[in-house]
Amino acid sequence: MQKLIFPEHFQWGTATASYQIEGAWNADGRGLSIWDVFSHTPGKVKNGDTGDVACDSYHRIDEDVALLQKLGVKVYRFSVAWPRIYPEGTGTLNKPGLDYYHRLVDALLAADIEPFCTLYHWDLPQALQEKGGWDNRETIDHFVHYAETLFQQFNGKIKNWITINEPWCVSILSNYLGAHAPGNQDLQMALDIGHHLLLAHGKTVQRFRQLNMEGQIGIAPNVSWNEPYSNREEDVAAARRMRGACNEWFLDPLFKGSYPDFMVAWYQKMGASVNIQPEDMAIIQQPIDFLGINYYTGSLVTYKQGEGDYDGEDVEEGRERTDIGWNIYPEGFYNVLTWLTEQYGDVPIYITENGACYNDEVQNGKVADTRRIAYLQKHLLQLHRAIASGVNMKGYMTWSLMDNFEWAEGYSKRFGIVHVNFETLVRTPKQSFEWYQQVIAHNRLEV
Ligand SMILES: N#[N+]C[C@@H]1[C@@H](O)[C@H](O)[C@@H](O)[C@@H]2O[C@H]12
Repeated sequence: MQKLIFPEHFQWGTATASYQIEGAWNADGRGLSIWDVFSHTPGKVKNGDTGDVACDSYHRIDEDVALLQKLGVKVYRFSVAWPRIYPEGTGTLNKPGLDYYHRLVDALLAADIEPFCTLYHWDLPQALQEKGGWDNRETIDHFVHYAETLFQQFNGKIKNWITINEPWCVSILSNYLGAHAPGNQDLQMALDIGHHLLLAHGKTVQRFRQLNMEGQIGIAPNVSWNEPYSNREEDVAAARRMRGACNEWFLDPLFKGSYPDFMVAWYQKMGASVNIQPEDMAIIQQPIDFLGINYYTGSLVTYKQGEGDYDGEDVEEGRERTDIGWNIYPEGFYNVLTWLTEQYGDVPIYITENGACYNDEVQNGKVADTRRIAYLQKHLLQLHRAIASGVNMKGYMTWSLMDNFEWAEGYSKRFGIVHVNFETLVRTPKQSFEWYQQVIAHNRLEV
């Protein structure tokens, strides 16, 4: 048995998001979000599930923080629901909503757990959506105003801020593929939304600096690792497009101040281009303190004309898949992290999400989710490899603390290391919780 030791002060954590766990969808002045509207629309979410109750974490701060304390995490990533703070997106501040987050943050700090706060994890106020949402550039300034409110309210208490979670999901998945709220299917709109998200990020970082805030700020894109099935030029190009749509499309503007030419050309072939105003790219390229990375899966890609949006097809290699159907591709974790460092330099990185969907149920009071342990072990091994090869890795937050509302999949897909019975809301730590507890306690991985 080999013991792989992680760096001293490596920050172990776990992550959730407001709409996925809080419930209390219409409590204490909370306004409607686009996910309330989307999940209440028949046919949009599996089994007609909604986030109306979710894990009821809004009413269970002490119970959930006790779980985090038992787990022994150093950091806990959560998100703030914008419609709890500004029910209309702007205008009147909703104090009860703000008070909820003060209670949560105070409980975390009392438990010696660092809050890691995501400002936007997809629950846009519906009132803003009705004015165009992220497709309307005015939403950028409403976002900065919302962020500034939280900066002023929590300065010194929250010292780790993430502006936007997964801009690819908010733009392409939600406004071109239409699978997530608000469900548009318009590529030009999706590219403009992606650009506005990056602008909102950049302007928020500028405000954070102007307010001389304590702490650090970053962004959390999802990344994918897609390699060519062969060294045929068309396979190499197809894999590059599949990676580029997720990775370079957002990372190049953030770190290089421009969109990747090969993807700009590809989208132009698809009839779309980004509407950039003169100052935009300089705003987007604001220096950040860290990069959050969400990694789940990867694939080998072969060229197939007309397949998907990038003339690329995932090759079936017979790899094991999780219960949401994703390839288990741990070496992609190492590859994407070393690629990031080669491409964008020595930026401090937190893994803000990594985990697996397995739908194991409670049997005799236990959940033997050994496949999740195997997934986490394989990925932490690759993470350790990346650290050993010089990647500036600061911490790791597994997705997720508990089973929760998995967007369009509703409650049918479980990512938690704590099982949630969605009838009774009883939380049951899984075998993976106990395994991760030992990794954290000893700051090491046994392989
Ligand atoms: N699907 N899936 C799991 C997980 C989702 O639950 C998170 O909210 C997203 O940030 C990201 O997509 C990853």
